[in-house]
Amino acid sequence: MLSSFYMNWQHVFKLDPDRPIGDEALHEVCMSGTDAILVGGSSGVTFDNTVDLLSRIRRYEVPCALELTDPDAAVPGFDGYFVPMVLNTPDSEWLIGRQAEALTGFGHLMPWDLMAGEAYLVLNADCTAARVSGAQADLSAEQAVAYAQLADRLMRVPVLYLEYSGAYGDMALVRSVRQSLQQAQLFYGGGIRTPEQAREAAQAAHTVVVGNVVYDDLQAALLTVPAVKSSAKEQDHVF
Ligand SMILES: CC(C)=CCC/C(C)=C/CC/C(C)=C/CC/C(C)=C/CC/C(C)=C/CC/C(C)=C/CC/C(C)=C/COP(=O)(O)OP(=O)(O)O
Ligand SMILES: O=P(O)(O)OC[C@@H](O)CO
Ligand SMILES: [Mg+2]
Repeated sequence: MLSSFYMNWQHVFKLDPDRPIGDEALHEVCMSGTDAILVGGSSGVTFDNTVDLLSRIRRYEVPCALELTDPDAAVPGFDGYFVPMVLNTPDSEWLIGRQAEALTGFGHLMPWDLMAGEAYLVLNADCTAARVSGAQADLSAEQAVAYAQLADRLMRVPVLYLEYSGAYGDMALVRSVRQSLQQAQLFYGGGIRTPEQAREAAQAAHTVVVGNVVYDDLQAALLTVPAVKSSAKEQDHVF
């Protein structure tokens, strides 16, 4: 039985092992009321910087998951693991090739009950994930919905991730994608810097991921937590 450790996450902070964060800032992030810390980055992630960040986060009770982007940085001891797969790339290396290569001969080591696949639609052409994977980011809402339906209904992915890293996304597109899903959990990430954006994203997706603003403006980052949580409460009243 595969676990769904991420199922109740409404708000998540994504921390990059390749970016320095001081003890005080990390304390505030971990005590913020966020549902989880997601450790991951598109470049410069190593075994050592991942172990270092995990051990510092482990001073706190907040759940902590790792987004695997390099097999050499597969550190044991996280509460859960995500394996990203980019749907909208013409290069199957980033859809499934590198993941299969990483597993070849090592699949018996995988903590399968703690793993979840993350189907990415990378929608900001300027972000690192788009550059790395060669994603075709200029999708219309109709095209995004088509990818989402295939991933949700035919591939039955547990998580669909709309990735706008560094830029605030098209919330009408995000809402359309959410409405098209039958079983996948929708993660939204990208460019959230204000409580208003966080609230709007929480109304559009199931899980809101906040990353870069932690490093640029910690106080603004912290305000996204109550914004997402209050928006989720309002929706509970509606449904
Ligand atoms: C403990 C354990 C798990 C042991 C098992 C050992 C074992 C068998 C390990 C292998 C695990 C495995 C299957 C690894 C696969 C790794 C891999 C090659 C995955 C492919 C990742 C991928 C598709 C990368 C493309 C880019 C992408 C979608 C990245 C996602 C993360 C992301 C977007 C981070 C944000 O990036 P950031 O750096 O912040 O970028 P900005 O500049 O935009 O801010
Ligand atoms: O860093 P930002 O732009 O907040 O995006 C969050 C996350 O989706 C990055 O993978
Ligand atoms: Mg980043």
